[in-house]
Amino acid sequence: MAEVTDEYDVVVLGAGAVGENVADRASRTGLSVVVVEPALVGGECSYWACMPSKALLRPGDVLAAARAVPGAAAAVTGGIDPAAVLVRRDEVAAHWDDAGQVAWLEGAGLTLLRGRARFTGPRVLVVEEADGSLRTVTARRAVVVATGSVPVVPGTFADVRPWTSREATSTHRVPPRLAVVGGGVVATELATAFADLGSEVTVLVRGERLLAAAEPFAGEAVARALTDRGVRVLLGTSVTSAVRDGDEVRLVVERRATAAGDGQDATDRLSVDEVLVATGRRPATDDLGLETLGLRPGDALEVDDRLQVAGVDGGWLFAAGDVTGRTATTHQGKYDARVVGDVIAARFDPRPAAEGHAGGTRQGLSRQAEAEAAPWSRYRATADVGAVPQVVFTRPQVAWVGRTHEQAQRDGVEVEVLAYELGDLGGASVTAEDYEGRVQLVVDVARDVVLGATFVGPDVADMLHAATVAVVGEVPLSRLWHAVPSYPTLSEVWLRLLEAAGR
Ligand SMILES: Cc1cc2nc3c(=O)[nH]c(=O)nc-3n(C[C@H](O)[C@H](O)[C@H](O)COP(=O)(O)OP(=O)(O)OC[C@H]3O[C@@H](n4cnc5c(N)ncnc54)[C@H](O)[C@@H]3O)c2cc1C
Ligand SMILES: NC(=O)c1ccc[n+]([C@@H]2O[C@H](COP(=O)([O-])OP(=O)(O)OC[C@H]3O[C@@H](n4cnc5c(N)ncnc54)[C@H](O)[C@@H]3O)[C@@H](O)[C@H]2O)c1
Repeated sequence: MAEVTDEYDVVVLGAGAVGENVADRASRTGLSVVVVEPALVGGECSYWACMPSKALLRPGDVLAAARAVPGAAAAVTGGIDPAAVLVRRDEVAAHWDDAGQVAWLEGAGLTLLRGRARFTGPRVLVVEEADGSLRTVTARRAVVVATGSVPVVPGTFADVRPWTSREATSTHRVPPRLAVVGGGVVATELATAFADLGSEVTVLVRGERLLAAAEPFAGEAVARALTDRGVRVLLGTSVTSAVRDGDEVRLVVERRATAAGDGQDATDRLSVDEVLVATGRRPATDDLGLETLGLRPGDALEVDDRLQVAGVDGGWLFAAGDVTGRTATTHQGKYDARVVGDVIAARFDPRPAAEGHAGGTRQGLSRQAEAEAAPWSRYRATADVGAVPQVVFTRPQVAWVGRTHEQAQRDGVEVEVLAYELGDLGGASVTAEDYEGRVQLVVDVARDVVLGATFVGPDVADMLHAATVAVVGEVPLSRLWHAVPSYPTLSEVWLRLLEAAGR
């Protein structure tokens, strides 16, 4: 039985990037907010995902950039120093110490409760603290679930203690031979990183291409680049057996004829030092007591544009981040966090209307505006549909926003596809010898606006935001013509694309 009972206006489950942002925004009209977190404040992104993975990838980018410029290339006299990379990775991951983020959280006036929360009924949770003691926490107004996601590990790998992204991003050892199972974002980024660090990498892809969510040319470019760097990329595969034998894992891999490219099915036997399973993630809702709310454990928490959970009455339950299955990146989860935080701060504004707060409160938060909010207001996560950016930090980088050509066609929109080879730009010839890259826009013909954009090439990550602004702003191509990119930058591709469109 729980011995202590606490009450707060708002309870946030999970102190990942999303939970932190929800809590900060929700507290802005004076609501009391507690954040419950059993592990590190900062969540997956800070310690086992975005930050350490990018720290592993950055040295390879820097070396490649220098090697591509005569005059600088000769200064590169060595390769990557894996030990130094791992030391810097440790620093970027704050040595898995959350003191800095705890200080921020407390400085923002939020309460942190270390423990794992489960619902026991509507607005009531029991929190198990590290010492096993139980505490009942009641939310007077709202609960936000931001418990993130966990890796999916297919049964084939259950007995071989495979790496997931957690072990890969926090390792202090570079395996001489690494098999990577999967062809998505985690697989391609970490295959790139470990190839840079000196592992002999084999990528085992179930589908016919890498990065299946992106335009096909993106995955093809990444596969080509990995192959050129000595990585084996095997498409159309399935791992039928995985057995650990001491320090080694033995895999049996079946390849379909089409993918094997030789007209025959093939079976490969592969011995590696580690297997990284990168076969996707699922929402962390298994053990949240969702059944006490009439929801099914294990399912994603389905939300609307206010991030309010469907199927629960009373307008008190919200969710944001990976747990919703609606977003799978930190940036988009934080966007949703800001929306739900503002919805809660406004809807449950505790200050008396007589003091003049309800109609126009701090930072413009307003109960009435929240109730009547339209798409694209601060209270609706409108960009989650059709305007989501994603950057994959492979080499070449892949960055896209909005709809791919295939998605637009599926949606029945008449589109024109504009493409340009980045290497043909003046800016590219300055950036690197033999710069290779490509940009593609998907344009809605009837409305003359950009629905989607894909960039592939070295250093394209930061070019994406211009496209995101164009997509979100629904800027007509005729107006984009007046957004003049500087010469000689890679952004001049916008000019070339508009010329290709006949503007
Ligand atoms: C290898 C890798 C690299 C990535 N790189 C990028 C990138 O470069 N850019 C990007 O935008 N995204 C990236 N992502 C995705 C990004 O990490 C996630 O989208 C993001 O971490 C989701 O944040 P979240 O707050 O929803 O969940 P999380 O960060 O997972 O946080 C959830 C928190 O909830 C806590 N929790 C769980 N159960 C309970 C409970 N019962 N009670 C209380 N607390 C609980 C957990 O301990 C955890 O701290 C990457 C993902 C991976 C795997
Ligand atoms: N740079 C970034 O923003 C970044 C980096 C890493 C991860 N993430 C996020 O994390 C999420 C998870 O990434 P991910 O790469 O794990 O998932 P994913 O969904 O991108 O890719 C999963 C891959 O595993 C394959 N797969 C699924 N089941 C399989 C099975 N049983 N056997 C073999 N292959 C199988 C799929 O075909 C796919 O290629 C992504 O949605 C991504 O947005 C973002």
